[in-house]
Amino acid sequence: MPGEPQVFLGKDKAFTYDHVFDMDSQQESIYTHCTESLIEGCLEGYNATIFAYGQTGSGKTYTMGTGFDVNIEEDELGIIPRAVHHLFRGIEERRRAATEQGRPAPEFKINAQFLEVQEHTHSHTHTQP
Ligand SMILES: Nc1ncnc2c1ncn2[C@@H]1O[C@H](COP(=O)(O)OP(=O)(O)OP(=O)(O)O)[C@@H](O)[C@H]1O
Repeated sequence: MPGEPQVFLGKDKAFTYDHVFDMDSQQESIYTHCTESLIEGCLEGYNATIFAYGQTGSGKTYTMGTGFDVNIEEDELGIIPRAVHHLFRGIEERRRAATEQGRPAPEFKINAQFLEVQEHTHSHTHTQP
């Protein structure tokens, strides 16, 4: 649905989200629209969770990125390396600004996890209704 954060399935099933991106969307745009403000919140002391959900091959790993993508082009970097850079850049900026203004540099403590949840498919058949 152009201009609306909505996806149509068939003629009459509409789903509305905070954001919807079209096929040609770039990693940077997804980071800017969905994630940047969460990381800015972290720098103010708030918690944030970013969760990718979808069927196999739908692009979760590509969109999230990993910490190990050392050989990919900068515009292909996913959310995780962008978030890590953003966090540490944000901390450095805040410490430098404080020092320049003669205030003590603030201390930050980061606690971050990056994990993959996998469904375990059972091979036996359930017989109960
Ligand atoms: N937006 C995209 N642009 C270009 N290539 C993409 C994009 N999204 C996914 N791909 C490619 O499609 C393939 C499947 O994507 P990916 O591995 O990220 O899916 P996944 O949801 O993590 O799958 P699984 O659940 O099996 O781990 C990969 O080769 C990936 O590089």
